[in-house]
Amino acid sequence: MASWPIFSASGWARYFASVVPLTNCLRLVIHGLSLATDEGLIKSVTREGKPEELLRGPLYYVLVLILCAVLFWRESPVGVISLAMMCGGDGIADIVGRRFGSTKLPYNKQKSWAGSLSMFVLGFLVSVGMLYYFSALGYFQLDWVSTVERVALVSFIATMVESLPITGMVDDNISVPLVSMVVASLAFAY
Ligand SMILES: C/C(=C\COP(=O)(O)O)CCC[C@H](C)CCC[C@H](C)CCCC(C)C
Ligand SMILES: Nc1ccn([C@@H]2O[C@H](COP(=O)(O)OP(=O)(O)O)[C@@H](O)[C@H]2O)c(=O)n1
Repeated sequence: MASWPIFSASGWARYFASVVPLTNCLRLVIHGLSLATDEGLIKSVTREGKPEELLRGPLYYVLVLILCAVLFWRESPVGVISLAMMCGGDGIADIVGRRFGSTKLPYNKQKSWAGSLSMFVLGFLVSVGMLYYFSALGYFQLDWVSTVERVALVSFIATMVESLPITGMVDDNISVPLVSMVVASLAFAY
């Protein structure tokens, strides 16, 4: 996402920017289906070392990258915020939650206050930081008081959804960006 500004103003730029995520998507599918073996990829990206794990969280992750690039690109804050919540927010929740998450949530003993709080804070900060980055390069003209309020709302709702005990039904690499897209689209609609 940070590299999006280096692409040209061409209508094809968003598709060209999707080549890297698409390449990784193909890698994940090929190795997830065990059509080829890449021990380094499996070791670095999976938890239990099973190739089929590549076809879940990691694959959803790169598919969301492609979707946000093609659907929202540099023209809407929605894509930027959705990726910030998935990559920054959900990413830090795992790291902080595993290490400091001794106090679990009352409604989900698999998740913790530390994980969720870190997701809200970093998701918010990465979203605002990336919006400022794109604004400074002239892609967005934002009223920052309302933008901070709207991003805080998106971050709060995405964090609440991520904390729900629904991991077995829907991967949070789908639910977090999807909820962020819907809430950000509504929040930035006017
Ligand atoms: C490890 C990943 C997701 C974990 O999912 P989960 O823990 O939430 O279940 C992401 C996997 C990433 C993929 C293998 C490679 C994606 C590369 C990306 C398209 C470009 C990244 C460039 C950056 C500078 C490294
Ligand atoms: N809100 C959260 C999210 C994750 N976590 C911790 O991080 C681990 C992985 O979280 P997760 O199942 O959402 O994994 P990801 O697919 O999001 O990386 C959980 O089992 C918790 O130990 C947490 O404590 N609080």
